Amino acid sequence: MAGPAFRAAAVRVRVPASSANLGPGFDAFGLALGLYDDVVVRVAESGLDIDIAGEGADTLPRDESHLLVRSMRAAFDVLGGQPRGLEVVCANRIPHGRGLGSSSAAICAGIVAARAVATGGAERLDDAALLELASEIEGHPDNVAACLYGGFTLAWTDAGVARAVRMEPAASVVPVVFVPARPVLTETARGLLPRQVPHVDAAANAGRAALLVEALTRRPELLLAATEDRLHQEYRAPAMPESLNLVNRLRADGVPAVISGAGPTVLALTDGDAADQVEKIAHVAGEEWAANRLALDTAGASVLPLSTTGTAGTSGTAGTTEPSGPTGQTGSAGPTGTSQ
Ligand SMILES: Nc1ncnc2c1ncn2[C@@H]1O[C@H](COP(=O)(O)OP(=O)(O)O)[C@@H](O)[C@H]1O
Ligand SMILES: N[C@@H](CCOP(=O)(O)O)C(=O)O
Repeated sequence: MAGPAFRAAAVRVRVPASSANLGPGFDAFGLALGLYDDVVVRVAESGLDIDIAGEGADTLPRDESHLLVRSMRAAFDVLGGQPRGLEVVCANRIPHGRGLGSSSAAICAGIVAARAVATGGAERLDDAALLELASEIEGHPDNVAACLYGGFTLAWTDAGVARAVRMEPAASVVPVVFVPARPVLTETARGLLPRQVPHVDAAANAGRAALLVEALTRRPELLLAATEDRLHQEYRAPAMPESLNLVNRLRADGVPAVISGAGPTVLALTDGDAADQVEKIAHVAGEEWAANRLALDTAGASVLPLSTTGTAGTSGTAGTTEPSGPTGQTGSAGPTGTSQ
């Protein structure tokens, strides 16, 4: 097959933050959150030009080693050819190394943007292939599934190939995040996990993970029981003792709280009257923690009209904007269903 032609027009892609694991669903569950990175990509005559605002503006590389660019390159290889040049403008709001899926967001943004600038991109790189490629680059499928699909996702791998189903989280659930100032890289937090776990712990997690599907989609009153974990959170405590302490204090007070992804952010899932709940949670957390209420994202990665605005913030929730839905120039960019 001949390589793709490329559109001259720029494309804008918006990708949500995500919280993985949700307690018992290690490397499986993901929840898309209403906090977004935006990227505008244009195929150019030559070279690579990267502009970054917000998170990582002072630290991220501006060359081929940039994660989003590497992900675009991988997608272009699958699509059948590389463009001569690229201009990339990033507005980053998802904090890095906090357990809110920033690396997955960068990977998904790159792959979705590459598909959108290539003519016939959706046929050459379908939704299942998109998930597969994103998961391969990230190394685990939970965040990328939530980032691509939005909502509440359950991901798994079949003979090394990532698959996922998307579910609709109950609309009454409101995520509240506590984002520590200092990052813990996912690689570091994964390095703390044991190679083997007691059978009794694995069995306990299996039951709670199954319960979480019912709790998060239909019966949020079960969320406290359904978010109990024995497979990763305590093992990671040495890298994030204050976060574990907050999780334990919130849970002791009846609040379903977990370590978000590989941490150190703490995620609490409230139900019902959100304003009251957030106040209660913030009170239990104490003054040293800032409680940030987020929306649930249901759209997932989207190609948006170029006119979509939103300035990049510099902290966890600054600059948060609601997506206007998958109504971009090439239609919905991200997958909207299941990949099985
Ligand atoms: N928007 C981005 N653009 C480029 N690289 C990014 C971006 N977001 C994250 N990264 C890379 O991913 C790293 C963080 O990934 P990781 O440790 O998995 O934490 P997180 O929980 O935020 O995904 C950053 O240090 C950076 O190297
Ligand atoms: N299942 C992974 C999730 C990592 O999420 P991140 O947002 O911290 O990158 C893990 O627990 O390692």
